[in-house]
Amino acid sequence: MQHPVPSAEQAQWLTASGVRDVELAFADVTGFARGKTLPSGAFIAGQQLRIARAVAIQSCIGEFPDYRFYGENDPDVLLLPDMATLRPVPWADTPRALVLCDNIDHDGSLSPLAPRSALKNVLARYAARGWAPVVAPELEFYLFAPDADADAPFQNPALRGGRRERGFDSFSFSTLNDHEAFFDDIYRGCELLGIHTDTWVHEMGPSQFEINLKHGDALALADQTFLFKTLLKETGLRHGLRVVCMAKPLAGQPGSSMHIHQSVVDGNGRNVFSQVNGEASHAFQHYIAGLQRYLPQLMPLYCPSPNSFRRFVKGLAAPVNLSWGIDNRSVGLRVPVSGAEARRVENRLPGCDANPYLALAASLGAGLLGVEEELQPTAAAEGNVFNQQLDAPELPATLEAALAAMQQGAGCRKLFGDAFSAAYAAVKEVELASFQGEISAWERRYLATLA
Ligand SMILES: NC(=O)CC[C@H](N)C(=O)O
Repeated sequence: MQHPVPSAEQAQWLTASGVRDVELAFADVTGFARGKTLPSGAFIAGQQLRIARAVAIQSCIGEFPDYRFYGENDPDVLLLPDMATLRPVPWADTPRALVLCDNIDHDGSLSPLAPRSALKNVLARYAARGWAPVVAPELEFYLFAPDADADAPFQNPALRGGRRERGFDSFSFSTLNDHEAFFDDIYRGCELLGIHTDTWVHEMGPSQFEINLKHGDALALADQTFLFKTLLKETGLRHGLRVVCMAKPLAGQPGSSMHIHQSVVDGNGRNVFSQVNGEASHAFQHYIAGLQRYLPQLMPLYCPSPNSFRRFVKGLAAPVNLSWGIDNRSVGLRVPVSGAEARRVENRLPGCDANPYLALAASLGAGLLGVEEELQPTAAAEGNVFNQQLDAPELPATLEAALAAMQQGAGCRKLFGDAFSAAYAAVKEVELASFQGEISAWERRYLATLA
């Protein structure tokens, strides 16, 4: 395989803007940016860079699962730059660039352990049918005051005039103004990184915001979402703010989602979810059925931690079922009102804590399996179904239950293969063991005096 080099125009830009280093970056399974930097000159000359294969499956506590999940001899992968993603690093003081990379195994194939590979493999399955998904992720996140004490609840940042938000201030502009300098930097960063944002709003929780990305190609949107979350955190640190993308950072307050709007176009750019007469197609029905059948088995991919499951409570606009319905926020799979060309389904289950590559891969993969297997969905839900007994499949209520469903079901292996499925489950087991080994503030508060 020919190792890619930057175009003449890119090389000239790197030199002229005094870029010293280029970060060769990729998302690990948690969604953290990892990689190595290369001096700009070496990058322009096409120098190859390798990194341990295991880095893609580093757990969120920094530990790795057993060698057998990534190779007994602890092998390397090649970091293969995707030159279309070469960008300046907005948060760097010294000019620096980044480029997103694929992890390539020694046989020249995409390493199955890397999240970008998982998404690319699902997209190849679409491409084999002459189809391509169109997606639009929406991200909610909280701004908190910087606080190093992990045992204390998060505090909202101070606002103009020494105020602090009490919450439930949704859709107001005042707090957007309070954080104007931060949001201006985010805007600038998005421009530099090629992230196309659409609407920005204040969400329901105190200092909770939502930013929607413009719809487009799934790999491009996964890259943008990954970079956007990194940009949020880095920019927050520069403004004395802590940006938190956990699914449920505050008890009693709304959680943070990563809703994913999705449709599919054919080779002529026609939405396959609609017939020529404007009615919903069979493919649309099968796609929704695929989400209903397979999302419960794929849940650890888009609800990756014990905290993810705390978000699913009634009354805070979070999904608690796998029903589908038109313009209905009491279901997990919402079909927004639209013209036939924009017919789409919004998967409301993923949390903002999800790795965007894996959340997109799982969601698009589940829908595609529904099409391939010609599954039939349940009847559309009508009205508020939060408290109704539904015929849609149940969602696992904890990470343990979701992992069991993933391991018992065939969905993850069908889509991502045995190596990824086993390695991902092993990563989650490392994290769960660490979680269960910790004594919580609740235990100290309520149990300490009883014994
Ligand atoms: N924007 C909304 O619909 C709110 C979503 C809600 N915060 C959730 O956790 O899913």
